[in-house]
Amino acid sequence: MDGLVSMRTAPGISFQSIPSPNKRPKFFLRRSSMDLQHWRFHFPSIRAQQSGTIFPRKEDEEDSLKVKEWEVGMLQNEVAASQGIRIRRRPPSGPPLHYVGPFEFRLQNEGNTPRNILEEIVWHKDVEVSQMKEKKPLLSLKKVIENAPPTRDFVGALKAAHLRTGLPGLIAEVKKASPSRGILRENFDPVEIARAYEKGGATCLSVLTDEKYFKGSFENLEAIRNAGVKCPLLCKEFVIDAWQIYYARIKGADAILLIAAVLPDLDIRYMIKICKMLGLAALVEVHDEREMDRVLGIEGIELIGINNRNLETFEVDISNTKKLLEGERGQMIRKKDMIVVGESGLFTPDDVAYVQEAGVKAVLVGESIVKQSDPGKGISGLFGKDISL
Ligand SMILES: O=P(O)(O)OC[C@@H](O)[C@@H](O)c1c[nH]c2ccccc12
Repeated sequence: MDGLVSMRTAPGISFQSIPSPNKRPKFFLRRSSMDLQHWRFHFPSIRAQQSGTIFPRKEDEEDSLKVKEWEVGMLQNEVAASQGIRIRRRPPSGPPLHYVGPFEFRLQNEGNTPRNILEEIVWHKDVEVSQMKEKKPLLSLKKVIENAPPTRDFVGALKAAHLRTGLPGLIAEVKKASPSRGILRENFDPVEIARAYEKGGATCLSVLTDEKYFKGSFENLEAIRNAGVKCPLLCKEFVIDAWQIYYARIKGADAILLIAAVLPDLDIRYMIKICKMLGLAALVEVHDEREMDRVLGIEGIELIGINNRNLETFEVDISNTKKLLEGERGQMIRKKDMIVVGESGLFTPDDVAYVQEAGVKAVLVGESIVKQSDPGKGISGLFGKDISL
């Protein structure tokens, strides 16, 4: 029980030994708020290593890396909170159970319950991305990108469509399901839907790649790209790590989504630079005034999405687009010549006219068109006329 010795020295933590059938005690960690240092207690081998009792083994090094990752995550949470971001990057009181490994520890994980769906998605994404990164390290992605075909001009296409038609350019979303609406389309063939959208007059397409919550995939994105669809493609993902941007580029994306409710300013700045380097456009999504003001303070953003759906509560209100474009914010956006995309909850020609009146030059639409038996005809329904001409 090498753990016991160190445990006694643990500040602020008490352990309860509970007899288990196999006579080995199980330890329950009792502490409501953890600080960074306490993570070391999940990795007994590190403690031994730090106290010089054993030589490092491979597992010790892996443990050490995991502890570091958690430390970074905790700091990220603090920085994010100072910018009004409520979404925590990682569970505050411990890593997901699979990180605890073979040790005889179990956390009392009350603090590990996500506060809302967006937070749940982000926590899940964090684990998913770290697993994907292990399989495909950044270096290998960079090599593939060197030989990748060039990207298409996502922002340029939206500007041109708006100029040509006088209507908002349409980003049509290939979306099978969502946590708020469930399955939107049973008979879901992503390439067929993408082709129908293109034929129906969509300027760009948005392809959901999140599997667990939206039933999307990177295979869908890749298949649409390889099927000869010409519209520029937005990879609709919950980006929390720059690695995902490289991956999206490889899978055929021309643009990616950055969600201000999830990402602190520094991450947005850094990721925008990476996008520029890779030839990708970044659609930076905001939902309230505070996020809009943060984003307006960041240089180099060309495309702002105003989501009418609150990703924490699922509430949809298209007047959100209008509210965020009023007054000085709208003036600044016009001065900087940014394109604003009205996102979510758009069903009728009146809805489209309303957000256009508010100042958007593009709209992002999923549900109302993907649900139609012919999604291309869904587009004419949405605009009140055929926009494919
Ligand atoms: O299906 P709708 O209500 O037309 O919405 C499309 C799009 O705006 C929505 O899917 C969306 C906007 N931002 C997001 C961020 C993550 C996941 C999904 C989204």
